[in-house]
Amino acid sequence: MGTERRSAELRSSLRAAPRGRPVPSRPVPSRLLPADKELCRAGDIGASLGASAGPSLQDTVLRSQDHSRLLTKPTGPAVLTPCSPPGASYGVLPRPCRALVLLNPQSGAGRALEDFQAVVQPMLADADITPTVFVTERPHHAQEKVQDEDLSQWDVLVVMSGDGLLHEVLNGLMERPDWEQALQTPLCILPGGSGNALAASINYYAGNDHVAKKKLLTNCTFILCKGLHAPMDLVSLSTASGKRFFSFLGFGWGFIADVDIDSEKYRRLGNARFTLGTLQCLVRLRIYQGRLSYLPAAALTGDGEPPADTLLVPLGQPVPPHWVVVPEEEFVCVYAIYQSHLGTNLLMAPAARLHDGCIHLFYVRAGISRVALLKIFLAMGRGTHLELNCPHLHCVPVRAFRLEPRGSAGVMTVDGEALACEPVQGQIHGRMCRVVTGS
Ligand SMILES: Nc1ncnc2c1ncn2[C@@H]1O[C@H](COP(=O)(O)OP(=O)(O)OP(=O)(O)O)[C@@H](O)[C@H]1O
Repeated sequence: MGTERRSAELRSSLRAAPRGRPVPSRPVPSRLLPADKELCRAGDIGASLGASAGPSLQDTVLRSQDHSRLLTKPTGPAVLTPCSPPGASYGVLPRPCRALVLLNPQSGAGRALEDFQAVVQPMLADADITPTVFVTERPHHAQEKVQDEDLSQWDVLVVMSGDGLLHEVLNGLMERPDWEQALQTPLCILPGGSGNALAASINYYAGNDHVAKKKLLTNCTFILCKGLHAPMDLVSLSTASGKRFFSFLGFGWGFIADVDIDSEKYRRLGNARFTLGTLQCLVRLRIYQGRLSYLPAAALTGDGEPPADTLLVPLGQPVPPHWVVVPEEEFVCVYAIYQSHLGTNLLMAPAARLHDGCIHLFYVRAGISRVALLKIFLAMGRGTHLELNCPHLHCVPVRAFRLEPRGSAGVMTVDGEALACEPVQGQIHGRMCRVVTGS
C-alpha cells in the first residue's frame, strides 16, 4: 500500500471515529515536552504512515465483531488453543484525544525522547491526539504519578518505554481506591525499551509483519492513531513474604529470568542484549530446584471476581486436589507468559491473545543439553519451538500456578523486573484493564 493511500486511510478512519470533549487547559506535569513545530510537518507524517502495515480502522472494527476470526492466528503454525472465546467490548478513542505520555528517557538505548519527537509526535498531530509528555526522572516516578492523577483529564495513558514502565503504571493504578474505574482508562504501549514484549505482541495480534526498532514504533503509533481499544487480562502474583503485584506480560524463574536480569548491563545494545545474555547463561547453564503446580485451564468453567484471588489458597497450604503437581523438581526454566512475545524477536506463545483467559505456562526440565536449549531459542524467533518436540520442553495453558523454589538463591522476574526468589503463586483475572490494540 502506497504512502499517500495509507495516509488518506488514516485520515478517513479518524473522521469516522467518535468525537469527545474539547481539550481543557490543564496543569503542566513536572517536565513537559516542548512542542516541536519543526517535527510536525505533513511530509514526515506521510513517510511514517507508509512504513506501517496495519489494517484500516473500518476493517478492524468489523473484525472485532467476528470472534471466530479474532481467534485466527496471524502468522506461523498453531501450537496452543486459546482457552475462552472473547465476548470482547471494543472501544475507540475520542477525537480530539487527550493523551498523557509517560516516557522513560533511560529505557532501552536511551533514545525514547528523540524517537518520540521524531516518529510519534508528527503522527499524533495528524490524528488529532494531543500528547502531554511526563518524562520520568527516577524509578517509581510513573507509578507515583498515576496513583494521584486526575484521570478524567485523559482519554488514554501512553507509556513510551519498555515493559518495566508499564508494569509500574499498572501497579500504580491498582493502588488507587478507585482502581476499577481507573483501569477503564485505555493504556497504550509505544516501544522505547530493549525488550518491548507487549509492543511486539500487539503488532503481532494486529496481523502486521514482524518488525523491530523504529518500524515497530511506527506500527504501534499507527495503532494508537486508529485508537481501537480492547480488554486485556492481568495476572495477580502473590509472594510468601506478602507482596502482591499485577502483571500483564509474564513471570519467570531460571534461565530466562537470569538472561533478563544479567543482561541489564548491556541495555545500551537494545534487543541484542538478550542474544548476548542468552549465550552467557548457556555457557554456565544452571539447574533450579523447586516444586511447580498449576490449575489447568480446562479445569475451570468461570473466572474469579477480580481482584480477589478466588482460585488460590494461601501459600502455606497445599494446593487444592484438582491442581496438577509437576512430578519433576529440577528445572532449567519456568516461564508463565500471557502475551505472545517474550521480546521483540521471541514469539514464545503464538496463540496467546490479549484476553484469552490463559496463562501459557512453559517449563524446561533439567537434563536438556545446551544445544537443544539453543535450538529452542532460535526456533522461538519464528514461534516454531514447540514443533521441535523437545521432551524437556513443556507448555500448558493454565488459570493459576504456584512455584515453590528450594532455597532463595537466584532471581525471579515479573514483566521483566527483578523480584527476590521466594514461593510465589498467581492467577489470571480476565479482561481487567483496557489496552490500545490493532484488532
Ligand atoms: N528516569 C529514569 N531513570 C532511571 N530509571 C528509570 C527512570 N524512569 C524509569 N526508570 C526505571 O527503569 C526501569 C526499566 O525501564 P523499562 O522497562 O521501561 O525499560 P527497559 O528495561 O529498557 O525495557 P524492557 O523492559 O523492554 O527491556 C523501570 O523499572 C523504571 O522504574
